[in-house]
Amino acid sequence: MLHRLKNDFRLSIITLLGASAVLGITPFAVLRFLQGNTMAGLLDTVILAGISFGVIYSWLTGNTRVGGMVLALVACGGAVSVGYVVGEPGLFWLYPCLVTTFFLVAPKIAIVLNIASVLVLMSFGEAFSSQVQMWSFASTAVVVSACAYVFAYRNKNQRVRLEHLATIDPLTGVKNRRSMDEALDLAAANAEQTGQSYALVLLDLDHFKTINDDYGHGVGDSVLTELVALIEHNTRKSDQLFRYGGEEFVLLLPGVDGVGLQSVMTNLQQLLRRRLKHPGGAVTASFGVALLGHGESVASWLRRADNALYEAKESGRDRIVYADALAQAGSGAGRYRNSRQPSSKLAEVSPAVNPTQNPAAPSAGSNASVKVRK
Ligand SMILES: Nc1nc2c(ncn2[C@@H]2O[C@H](COP(=O)(O)OP(=O)(O)OP(=O)(O)O)[C@@H](O)[C@H]2O)c(=O)[nH]1
Repeated sequence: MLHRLKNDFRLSIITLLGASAVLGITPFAVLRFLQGNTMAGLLDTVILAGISFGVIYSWLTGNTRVGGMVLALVACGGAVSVGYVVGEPGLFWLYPCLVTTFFLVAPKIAIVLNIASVLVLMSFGEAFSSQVQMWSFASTAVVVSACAYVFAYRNKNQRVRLEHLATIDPLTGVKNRRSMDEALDLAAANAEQTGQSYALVLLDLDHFKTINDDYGHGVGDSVLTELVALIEHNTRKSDQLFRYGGEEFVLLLPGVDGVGLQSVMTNLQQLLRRRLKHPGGAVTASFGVALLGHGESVASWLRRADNALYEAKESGRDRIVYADALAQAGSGAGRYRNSRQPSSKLAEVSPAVNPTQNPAAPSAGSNASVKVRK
């Protein structure tokens, strides 16, 4: 619960405003019933019910856009009705509503809601004791709305900037490790709920230090950005790439089965061999690949992919090692039951000789064989 409040700004605003509204309005509702003003008491009760509905709906569905809209409509509609029913003392309730609309709905909708609320109140002149009071109310409402707009706009801009800084790798523009942790948690939760399959690919460039040492960090940086561009242009929209650190990246692939995964990986390896260059020639990468096992933790999933990557490096680099016995799993149907392996047993698709070194050699994809390391 605290996690959701921390990570979802709109939900936290909805909850805060909902709680404040309930605490602020309830005593008035009780007082109005006690004073015999049943109409006003009922109105407050309806407002309380509407606000509670908006908060509960947002929590249950996670749809804070609709929840925020419900709250904004109930708050503005309620404040206008209270102004009409109670008269002058009820007018003050519109001010907090004029401010909070900017935090609950998009700015354009907030402006329309605010103008409509003030105009409706003004059109029922009975709420005001004089013309001067009515126009003073309208002017102050405009000032309050303008200030709230500027504050909410700046707040949103800063939030977006901060979020960008916290989640995006500045060199390559892909999501960073922090975002990856969240994405893997989400993937594991989704797999548990829906049975969706996920593959995790740990990719590490080979001998990257030599590129930096021989040609400088600028060239090393260009290789990293080129790598990201190549992968992003050649993977599906639903695939997600993260920079794990240094020259190591994570590719999260939803909805791939054993056979599909082998073909995706072979294509990726060949693409990099063909297209990823530094001034001295081709840049290759090593890959550790693991399918998410049924009920497996993210830590174990990552550890298995990491072990596979280690194995790929140890056995010569420029190769793909699978943590799961894909040939045996065959298709997605049996994967969860059959594919999870102890990390000490790695299924390895051995690479062909790198075509950039020996163009006559067969490609890795066409020659891929599966062997199990003890
Ligand atoms: N240009 C550049 N270099 C980086 C960046 N981040 C890390 N590095 C360098 O990446 C190199 C990684 O070196 P190693 O961990 O030895 O890996 P490697 O040379 O690729 O060797 P293997 O992975 O074993 O094939 C180090 O020299 C780091 O300084 C970066 O953002 N830009």
